[in-house]
Amino acid sequence: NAHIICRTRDFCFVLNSKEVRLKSSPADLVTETDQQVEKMLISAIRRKYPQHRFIGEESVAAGEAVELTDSPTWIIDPIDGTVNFVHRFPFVAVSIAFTVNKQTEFGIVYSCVEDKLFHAQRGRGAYLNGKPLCVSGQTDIHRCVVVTEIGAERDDLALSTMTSNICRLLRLPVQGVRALGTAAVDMCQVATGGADAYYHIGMHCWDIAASTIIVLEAGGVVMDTDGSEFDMMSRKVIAASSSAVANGIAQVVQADSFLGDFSRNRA
Ligand SMILES: Nc1ncnc2c1ncn2[C@@H]1O[C@H](CO)[C@@H](O)[C@H]1OP(=O)(O)O
Ligand SMILES: [Mg+2]
Ligand SMILES: [Mg+2]
Repeated sequence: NAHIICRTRDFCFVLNSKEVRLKSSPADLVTETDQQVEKMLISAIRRKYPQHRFIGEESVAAGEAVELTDSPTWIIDPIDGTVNFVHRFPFVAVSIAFTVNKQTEFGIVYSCVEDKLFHAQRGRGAYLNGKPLCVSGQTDIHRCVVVTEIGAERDDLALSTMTSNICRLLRLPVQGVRALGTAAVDMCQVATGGADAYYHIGMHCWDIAASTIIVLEAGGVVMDTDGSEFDMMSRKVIAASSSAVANGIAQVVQADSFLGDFSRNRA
């Protein structure tokens, strides 16, 4: 693990290329750096573990299938927050999770500009730059700061679902709604106690695989937006400081109108 963490830090210094292209929407961007970082990570890991499998955002964009099997698998988002990266908005992360038998063994989120390294190993706690993390423990939804993401979709259905979810939360009311532009770093805020909950509809497994184990090991709760068991391939997540808060968000947030699209685009 230490080896991988060191390599992740090294790779962050190459985040400088600015050639930008569009992917699925006018707000879904990719740079040469996304692709280079993913290639470097995969080739370095593959040298050491030639049998292991990979699910990487840019490999999938290039046509590879997204299939989580029981084999040891590295789930990689080389740059989480590419729009931030392109605009120099200072929240950008590398996210790496490792699964065996579909269970996450450890996760690493490196918030490059902040120089914050979050990591967690199953059963061994969550840490920020080596210091133990603990969720806020908040149980009252009305006293929560909730983090979410605006998403990359710009069609009417996606926009009305996203904005009405935020409105319903604000009407509860909650004390604040925030969006940093990187799902991985957003979710790590719950692990630090800086935010009480996070929800996201439309993200992929590579956005949240590492931060999920970081939240769980910090004492948090992770579930589907409909209140059912979390499935990292379902493209929906609630992470919270307590079950009470997670259930409170599940009662408010609606993903129904997206579900048809999700079954087509299932990661
Ligand atoms: N289609 C999509 N819908 C929702 N979130 C997405 C998305 N595609 C990417 N994201 C992720 O959501 C956050 C921005 O809203 C980022 O973490 C971004 O990851 P990325 O920067 O790796 O593409
Ligand atoms: Mg991402
Ligand atoms: Mg990315």
